[in-house]
Parts: sequence; structure tokens; C-alpha cells
Amino acid sequence: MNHPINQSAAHALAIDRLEVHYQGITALRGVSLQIKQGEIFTLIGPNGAGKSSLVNAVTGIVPSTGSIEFGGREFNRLPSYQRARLGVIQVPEGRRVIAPLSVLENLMLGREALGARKGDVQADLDRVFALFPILAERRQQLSGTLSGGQQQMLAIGRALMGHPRVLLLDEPSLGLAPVIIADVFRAIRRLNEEGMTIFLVEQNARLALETAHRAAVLEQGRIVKQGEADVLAHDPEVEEHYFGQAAH
Ligand SMILES: Nc1ncnc2c1ncn2[C@@H]1O[C@H](COP(=O)(O)OP(=O)(O)OP(=O)(O)O)[C@@H](O)[C@H]1O
Repeated sequence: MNHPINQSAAHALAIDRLEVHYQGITALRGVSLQIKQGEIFTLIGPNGAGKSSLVNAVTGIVPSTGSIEFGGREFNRLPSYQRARLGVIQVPEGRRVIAPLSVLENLMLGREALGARKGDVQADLDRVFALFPILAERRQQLSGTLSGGQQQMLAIGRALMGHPRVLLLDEPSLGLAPVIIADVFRAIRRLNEEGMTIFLVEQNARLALETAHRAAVLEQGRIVKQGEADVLAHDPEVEEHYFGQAAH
């Protein structure tokens, strides 16, 4: 952690005994976590640990049992679009930009999360373009022709168009060159410094722990460690299992 939490320590998300089952496969087994308002919380763990399942359960893309409170209100029975409308918005693994649409058209899709209260579109675009100037330059370009890093920026920008209060990022560094990863993570820190709560899922444990305030380790659907990111970064088991080449 290299920057302070700049808001109160109220819980933005309180996850309690969350379970996700796919036919015959249990992906999450009684996961309990609390994400504080204004922090960057990171979830690290190996391939297949259930990290994406947790993000998808929080945003309602996959069904789960157990409780998820957002701002003190139980919301695990709400459909995904209502969760987005309340400000819980995901940047999916693999970016998922719509290749045949332009950068601008992809950004406009992010406004769907706003429902009827659309507000000032230009102000929202200006905010995204201030964070990622390359998207302003390329606004008319088809998204499928962007580089991986630019697509990741677009995926984040699209989520920002929906006014997230909690932004969930699933593996934002995946497949990107180090210099581009640094740009993306600088933007993530900046959003947090402006007050946004961030839930970051990463296989790049070193980077994730450097960026976050608090962290948890997920293995085979269970939380096996949880604490201050600084402390976990110096935990010998974390160093051994997650800081080698295999981490990414
Ligand atoms: N739609 C699905 N149907 C069946 N099984 C699934 C589905 N999605 C995930 N799984 C399984 O659930 C478990 C957890 O997967 P999940 O994608 O949540 O893990 P992960 O930690 O995000 O891994 P990765 O880093 O590879 O994305 C794995 O065993 C995976 O094969």
C-alpha cells in the first residue's frame, strides 16, 4: 500500500458464507469477506480457485447462496442490472469489448447501467478521456482493432460510464506488457484516490499486493488468508506460492 484510504471505514460490501455451485462443481465454499468503502481490496489465488466466480456472484452474473450486503442492504436476490444500477459494476476478465463497435459506441453501452438517470454524457466521456487520453484519440476506431492494453482501458472506461461506487476488476493485467500494466494500474490507483472502492482480482500477486490496502488469498473456493496487503506481501507462504514465475 503506498497511499492512504481516503474515506470512512464503512463497509461497502459485506459477503457472508457465499457459495457458488455449477453442475457438480463447487466453486466457492462459504466465502466471507468485507470490503471497506474507499479501499482497494485484492483477491489473489491460483487458476481455478474461484476468483471469477466470486466477482460474478457479487455482480449477479452467476447465482450464489449466502449473503451479500451492499451499503448495509442485502442485495443478493437482486438481478444483475439492478446491482449495476446501485453502482456495483464489473470489468470482466478478457475485457469483452464489442469488437465491431467503435470506442465511443462501447463507452455508450456502459451507460445502460444508469437506467433512466442518464445525466450529462459529455461530462462522463470527458472523465474517461482524462483518465485514458488514447481513447479520446481513437474514439471512432473499431474496438476490435485496438491493442490489448487499449481494450483494457476501454473496458474500464465503459464501466466508469455507469458511475460505479464499487468497481470490480477481474484480472486487468492479463496478457498485457509490463509498461501497459503500469498505465492501467496507475489509473486504478487514481480512481481509488478519487474515492472509488475497488475490488481487484489478480493472478499477478506481487502487483496486486503492492496496489491494494487489504487482501485475501482464495484456494479451492475457500479464503485461506486475509489481512493487510503489506503483511500478506511478506508472508513466507504467499511469497513461496505466488511470487514465482508461476504467478503469471
Ligand atoms: N460456467 C461454469 N461451469 C462449470 N464450471 C465452472 C464454470 N465457471 C467456472 N467453473 C469452474 O469453477 C471453478 C472456479 O473457476 P473460476 O473461473 O471462478 O476460477 P478463477 O480463480 O477465476 O480462475 P481463472 O484465474 O482461471 O479465471 C473451476 O473449477 C472452474 O473450472
